[in-house]
Amino acid sequence: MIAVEGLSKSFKVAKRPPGLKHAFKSLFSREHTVVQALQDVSFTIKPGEIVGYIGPNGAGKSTSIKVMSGILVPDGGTCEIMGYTPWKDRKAFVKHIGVVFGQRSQLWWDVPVIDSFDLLKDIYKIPTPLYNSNKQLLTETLQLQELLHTPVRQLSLGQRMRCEIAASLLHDPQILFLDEPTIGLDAVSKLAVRRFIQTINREKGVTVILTTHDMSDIEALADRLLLIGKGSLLYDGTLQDLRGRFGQKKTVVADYRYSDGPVSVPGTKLISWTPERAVLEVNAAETAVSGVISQLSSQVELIDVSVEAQPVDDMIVELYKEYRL
Ligand SMILES: Nc1ncnc2c1ncn2[C@@H]1O[C@H](COP(=O)(O)OP(=O)(O)OP(=O)(O)O)[C@@H](O)[C@H]1O
Repeated sequence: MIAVEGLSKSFKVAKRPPGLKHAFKSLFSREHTVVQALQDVSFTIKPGEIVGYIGPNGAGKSTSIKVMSGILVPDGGTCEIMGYTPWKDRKAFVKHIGVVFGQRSQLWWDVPVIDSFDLLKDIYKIPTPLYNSNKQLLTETLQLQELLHTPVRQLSLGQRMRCEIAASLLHDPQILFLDEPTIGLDAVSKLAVRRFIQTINREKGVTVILTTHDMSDIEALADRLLLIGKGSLLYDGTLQDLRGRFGQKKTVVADYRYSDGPVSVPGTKLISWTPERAVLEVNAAETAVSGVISQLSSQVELIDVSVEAQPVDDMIVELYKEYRL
């Protein structure tokens, strides 16, 4: 569905030292530096996938989304989406995609949300029966009833985001690009947005490309991860693969009846100890967690034991470290 090959994009940025003298000088001569936002990025995405596009700040995620949605023209490489080159066949292409930029609004600021929806109906030439059924479905599932007649500028961030997502789907696109859709949302809104993304993917087969810094978005939604760093694609794999690579570290927390000395379990690292609690780190690839627990029970009278997997955030930090990002 999406085939990106050798994509590159650079930006020429004007350089100006601070101060009035330099401001005046820059009116006549400007120095520039070149920022290589994307270099030789290649990947393919199949219909119905949910792909998490991740990377640190300034890695090139938004630039990729802008190229794939036809907003930016790359310097080199190719991008074919459903047979279109986004920046060339823009008018025909946009009918097949929906785009949400979490940090920017595509709705008209001063008019009620419903007026923006009606304008989008005209822009995308959505047939009336399809528009009405999609509007009804989106209003119900995203709980927009109370918001439709409010001007966008009066909405909270979470309310606006639900309206933005609805607006991007009114024309029934097969691909949805989401650039940080949960940024700044409270826990309830985040869950609602995630649930909705899952629903349209499952029920309508919408392919989703999602950029986010929130790893619980990735954990909840993405089948596959693409990691981009300093403009290059560095990793392409599933969260499962990543767990295989980094997620073997487990934390064992043991609560026990008062014990004088610290526990000592071979193959583990004792993170902390008190007479009633020990926290140990285990590499599950080398030491069986069940063996650790039986060792513990032979040394102390256990009351409770919990085993925690390494959080996804920690694995991503390890991945960033590995690539020196
Ligand atoms: N319009 C522009 N003009 C100049 N430089 C730009 C422009 N847009 C992006 N850049 C630069 O390109 C690089 C990639 O930016 P991009 O916005 O794609 O990163 P990102 O991965 O989305 O980052 P973040 O997570 O912070 O949103 C950055 O160094 C950025 O400063």
